[in-house]
Amino acid sequence: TQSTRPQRLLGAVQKNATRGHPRSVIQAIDHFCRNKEWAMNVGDEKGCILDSVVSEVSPATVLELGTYCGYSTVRIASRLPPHAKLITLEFNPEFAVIARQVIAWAGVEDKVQLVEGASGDWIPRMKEQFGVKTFDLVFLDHWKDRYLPDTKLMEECGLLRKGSILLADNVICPGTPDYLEYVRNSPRYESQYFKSHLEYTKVEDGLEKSVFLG
Ligand SMILES: O=C(NCCO)c1cc(-c2ccc(F)cc2)cc(O)c1O
Ligand SMILES: [Mg+2]
Repeated sequence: TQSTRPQRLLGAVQKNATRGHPRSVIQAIDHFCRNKEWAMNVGDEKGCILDSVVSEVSPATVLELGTYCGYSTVRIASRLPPHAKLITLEFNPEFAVIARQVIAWAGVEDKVQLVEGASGDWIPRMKEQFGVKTFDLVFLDHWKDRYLPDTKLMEECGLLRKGSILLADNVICPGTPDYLEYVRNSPRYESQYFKSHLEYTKVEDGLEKSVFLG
């Protein structure tokens, strides 16, 4: 039976990365995606921007929307301060199965809670289900047409506080025009665009960093 791309990506991690060494897991995935098969991880170029935002914010609570194979989950978790927690939501159960194994191989499972299901269903339940008050950092990397409705939902559910940071992947490619228009024109956000490229390509893409002003 045919393997899937996420399964082959996991195989590359298990073959080439050292258990418990997150950086080697990231390197193994980037090598696989550059030399074997493209995959929709945030990648090494945008990943460095993600790293700098995580280090600057030093968040105690992080929400990631869209786990995929766990590449950005590992990047973020490996840079969190002690006792910080990352909740990552993944709709696709096949991606979730792979991500759990990548997260475990990197040895960051103690900082990560992977939740399977739809963001629209889980966001309203964050407080009661996971004892979350607000998120210091949200990384949006899931279905591009969900960025805006989920952002509005997080506002309505009181999951954002003055100073919460939203960092959104793919705002150019595939693109999230309604989300961009909202965070760039709403008086409740201060937004900044970090120009980069679509993972492992020369195509333009970028991250949008938006501070919630309360
Ligand atoms: O759909 C995406 N993520 C949510 C599903 O898990 C996604 C897609 C692409 C992409 C795909 C196909 C193409 F031609 C160009 C870009 C890139 C990404 O970084 C992404 O996050
Ligand atoms: Mg992405």
